[in-house]
Amino acid sequence: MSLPPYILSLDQGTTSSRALVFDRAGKIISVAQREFTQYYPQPGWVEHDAMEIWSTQAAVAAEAILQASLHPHDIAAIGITNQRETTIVWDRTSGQPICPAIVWQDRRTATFCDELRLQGLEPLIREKTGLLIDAYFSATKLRWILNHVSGARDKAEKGQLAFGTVDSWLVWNLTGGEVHVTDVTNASRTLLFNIHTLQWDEELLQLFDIPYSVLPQVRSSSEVYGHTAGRILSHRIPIAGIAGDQQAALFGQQCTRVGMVKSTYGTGCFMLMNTGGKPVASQNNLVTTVAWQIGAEVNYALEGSIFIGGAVVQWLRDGLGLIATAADVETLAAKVPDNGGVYLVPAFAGLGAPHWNGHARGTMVGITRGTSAGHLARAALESIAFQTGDVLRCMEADAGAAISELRVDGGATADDLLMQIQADVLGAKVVRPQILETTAMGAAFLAGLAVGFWKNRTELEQLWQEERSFDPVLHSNGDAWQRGWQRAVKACLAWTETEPQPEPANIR
Ligand SMILES: Nc1ncnc2c1ncn2[C@@H]1O[C@H](COP(=O)(O)OP(=O)(O)O)[C@@H](O)[C@H]1O
Ligand SMILES: O=P(O)(O)OC[C@H](O)CO
Repeated sequence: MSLPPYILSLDQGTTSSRALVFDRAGKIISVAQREFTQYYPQPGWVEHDAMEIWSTQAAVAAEAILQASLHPHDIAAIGITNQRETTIVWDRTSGQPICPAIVWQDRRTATFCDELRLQGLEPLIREKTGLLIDAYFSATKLRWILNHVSGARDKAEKGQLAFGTVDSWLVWNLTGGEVHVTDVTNASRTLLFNIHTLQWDEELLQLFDIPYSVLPQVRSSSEVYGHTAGRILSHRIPIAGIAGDQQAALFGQQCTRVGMVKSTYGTGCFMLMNTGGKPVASQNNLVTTVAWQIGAEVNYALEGSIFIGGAVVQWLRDGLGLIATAADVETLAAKVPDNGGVYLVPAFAGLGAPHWNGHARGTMVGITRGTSAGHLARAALESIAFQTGDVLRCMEADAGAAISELRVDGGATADDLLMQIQADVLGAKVVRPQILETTAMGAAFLAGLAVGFWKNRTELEQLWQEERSFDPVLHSNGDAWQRGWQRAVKACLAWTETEPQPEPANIR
């Protein structure tokens, strides 16, 4: 019997839930999207309502199928990709979350992370997990929940609670509470997972005080984990692919050879370089992460995580009211020939790679009476490109080779001006594919491979097509322009919420 002709990809992002239907040619047949509420209950805290994550995701899944005039039985498999690290704890019996989801951007555990660092635990944690000690990753968020939600630790010890990143939460709900799993890519973002043995690490569980009983089972990125419960999509569809959104984008961009690099410009920006079958330890404050596991083959990546990317444009729109839509930033920034000396370091949620300073906050420098809204818009776009430039330099240093080409994707790559600025900052070619939804595409590929919808990896390579590339243009005062950014970052790091800092943040 032949397989149904479509794959449904669920892309649960930081600001919206999306569902996309792909055909065998890798073409998008339909897209449905819903934004959901962001909660900022205290400075530095970011929360989501896990039930809203689920309800928006379930709604768009149904919408995407209907929009294409399909029926659930036309779907061969579901692939899931998700905002990573965001931590959800729910009651195994009622299926209800016990508190709001703590989002990856949330800094409430930054001080606890400082303490762990001061105890000298970083080398051990780094060696086992490939990560640094930072509030970004799930372990300290999960510990916070168990310690602060009334009765949580007791229930957890009795095996009554389940922990999951968003992928686990979606699978749990899609299967009607039958399956509690995650995949290696999501597990590798928790600080609890040993990326060498590919198992939860007993020593780390003890260190973070996490009972084993709350953890999901860890599986590969491409296999059948379970089926949708009939009442969810009126048909039992296999759930056959899971990957964190940045790893899914690496796969969707077909960066399948060692040394290939992509960056995704969404809420944050995340650059990943394929390092092949062995984890490579960074000497430059990047993290090592599992890129995917397909069958027995495990692939690793180096990652530079930038917490605020496209979100700086959202801030211009929602926080300052300077623009009506995100796309307007390009027109506004194009009104001025340069930044007029203005730099914006958008450390709204601390700084990620390569500084890893959870206490840093947004900083704007170089403002004069001549500064216009155009300069702010330009400084905002440049901040995305400069942060990406800093990460790329670290990656080059780790790889010991220049990176000549960067594949890009994500919402903000629709902005041609940003892409040109990016090429100029990097001095490298920026390549934009025809399908910008590479995250969703990666998850679709992983699910499709598992059920035989696509036969092999070679077939997938042919589905990636370039749309446009941006070549770097040399600026007459390019060095001073880039030095200005470094001075702005220094100013940002000099001003932190907690004094004194345990150690200079940018030389770990
Ligand atoms: N034309 C544009 N120029 C710059 N940024 C943009 C543009 N269009 C969208 N964005 C930004 O891209 C982000 C949305 O991208 P998306 O890939 O959907 O993000 P996520 O998956 O994190 O929710 C938003 O932060 C938005 O501000
Ligand atoms: O939802 P995005 O696309 O901003 O991605 C968030 C990352 O997965 C956080 O690590």
